[in-house]
Amino acid sequence: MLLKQFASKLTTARLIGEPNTECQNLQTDSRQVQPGDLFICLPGHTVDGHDYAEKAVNAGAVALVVERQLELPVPQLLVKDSRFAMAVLADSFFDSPSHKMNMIGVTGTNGKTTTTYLIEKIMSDHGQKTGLIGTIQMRYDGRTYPMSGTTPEALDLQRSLYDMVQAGTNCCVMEVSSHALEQGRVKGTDFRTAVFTNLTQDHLDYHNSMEEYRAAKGLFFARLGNEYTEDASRRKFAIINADDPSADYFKSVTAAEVITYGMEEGADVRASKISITSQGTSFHVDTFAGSTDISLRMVGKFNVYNAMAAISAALVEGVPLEEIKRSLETVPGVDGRVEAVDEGQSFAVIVDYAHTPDGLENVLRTVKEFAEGRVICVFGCGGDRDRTKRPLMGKIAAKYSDIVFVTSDNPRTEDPDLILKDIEVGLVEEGVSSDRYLMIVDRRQAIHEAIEMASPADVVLIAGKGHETYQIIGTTKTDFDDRIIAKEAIRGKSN
Ligand SMILES: CC(=O)N[C@H]1[C@@H](OP(=O)(O)OP(=O)(O)OC[C@H]2O[C@@H](n3ccc(=O)[nH]c3=O)[C@H](O)[C@@H]2O)O[C@H](CO)[C@@H](O)[C@@H]1O[C@H](C)C(=O)N[C@@H](C)C(=O)N[C@H](CCC(=O)O)C(=O)O
Ligand SMILES: Nc1ncnc2c1ncn2[C@@H]1O[C@H](COP(=O)(O)OP(=O)(O)OP(=O)(O)O)[C@@H](O)[C@H]1O
Ligand SMILES: N[C@H](CCC[C@H](N)C(=O)O)C(=O)O
Ligand SMILES: [Mg+2]
Repeated sequence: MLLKQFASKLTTARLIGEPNTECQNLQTDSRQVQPGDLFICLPGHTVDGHDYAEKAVNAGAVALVVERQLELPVPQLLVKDSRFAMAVLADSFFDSPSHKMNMIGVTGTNGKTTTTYLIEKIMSDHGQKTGLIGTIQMRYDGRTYPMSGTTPEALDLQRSLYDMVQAGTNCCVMEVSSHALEQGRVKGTDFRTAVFTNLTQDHLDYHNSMEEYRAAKGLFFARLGNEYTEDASRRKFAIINADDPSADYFKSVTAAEVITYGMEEGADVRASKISITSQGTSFHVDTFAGSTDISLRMVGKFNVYNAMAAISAALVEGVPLEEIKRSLETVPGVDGRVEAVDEGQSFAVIVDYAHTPDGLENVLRTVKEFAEGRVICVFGCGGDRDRTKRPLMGKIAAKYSDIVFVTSDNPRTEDPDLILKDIEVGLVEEGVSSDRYLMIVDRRQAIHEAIEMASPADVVLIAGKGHETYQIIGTTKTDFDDRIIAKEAIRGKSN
């Protein structure tokens, strides 16, 4: 595409230099530049892409998108907001791929990954060619790709959506994080359905307050459905958890048709008669398209919410309720979410991704419901993330567990000992005696000691890292998988 064609997409952009410069591709990272690329300079939170423009030019970039003119010998497109420009240019360059698929996005503090997996399963069983983007992986057309975060930057996202379209994908289900919404990573993506799971505390390091955090998530719904059409295939839906205190806020900001789900009276999709065992969860569901009983192989009341979100999203796609039931009933679970580690031992070991106060409370309550012996909880909190959630998680662990092992999660660049101390404040506030908790910085050692301590019928819950196969200490990422370490510990257990 020619630089002037890119310029024509941005009304106020100023083109400096040769308008007929041919740009082969778009790039935002100087380390990835190929000859012929248009390099977009993004001002980041830690570093500024403008500082890497020279490197990009040296690597072969033929033109730049900049927020301030740079003294470099290549044509430049001067814009007011290069993140916005990136979203517009990426959408255009990749030929608006989101318009060619049915896009279903899921936002919320907890349950996004689980809900996207459930929707993907239902839609693919229904005969759609599906794509999935989220925390664990991206996958489509029988291939999987690793992810470095939950929601890709606009450029990577549009490129992936384009590839999905090329592969014949017609339904894409993706997680949309609050960071992504705040940074405009999904700008230009035409969602048909936006799903809200719940809003509880997390990421206050980034969003400053719960109001800001809620407003970031609200952007997803506020941008949806402002255009009404006779064409039923272009209708927009906001699927909202009616039992969440923020439900009214999200309803109020969207122009899309609202579908509610929940356990309280009045929801469009409503679950009742919930029964939870260590093997699964069953419930009755009444919907605007019929009623049925569903038995999930996944445990926890929170998974009834995830299932209802998925049911709602599938019903608006016209999938019959009985088909939805059949799909949901075959889902064995999601990688690293309440995943049992079974080496034939006499006690249970569960690995889970709970890394927020609400997530931890939910999973611990669930575990407590079916634990016949003690609950032994091993957990930590990530470094360079919301510090205020640490004592809250300490309190929750103390409240619902018999023994707590406070350990490292991904300490990143923080001092691991200090993270543990932040958590300990909550344990002490909860009045837990010092013989009921241990502080062990080394996560491997903590897992080993917890399993060594377990007696028949106890449950060892290892929370926070779920599917992760690494640990980040400082800036070094090393192999680390709670499930593998738990297996090692079970096999090496002395009693
Ligand atoms: C706070 C935050 O969201 N930061 C994101 C942001 O970083 P940043 O703005 O500081 O960008 P940067 O990496 O410093 O660089 C700025 C620009 O310079 C460029 N650069 C940089 C270095 C270089 O040598 N050459 C170069 O060209 C970069 O490519 C980029 O274009 O933009 C980067 C590029 O997209 C992201 O990788 C980075 O995510 C960081 C790693 C991160 O940890 N993000 C987390 C908090 C996050 O977004 N999490 C959510 C999930 C949350 C949830 O599940 O609820 C997610 O969606 O993943
Ligand atoms: N609906 C829910 N409500 C509360 N907690 C939940 C819910 N669903 C899952 N959880 C808990 O939160 C953990 C993370 O679930 P999941 O990965 O589905 O959420 P997520 O929103 O994708 O998280 P992330 O923000 O890291 O991408 C689970 O391991 C479980 O403990
Ligand atoms: N999406 C979350 C994941 C947290 C997972 C936990 N293991 C950690 O590293 O803090 C985040 O980036 O805050
Ligand atoms: Mg996720």
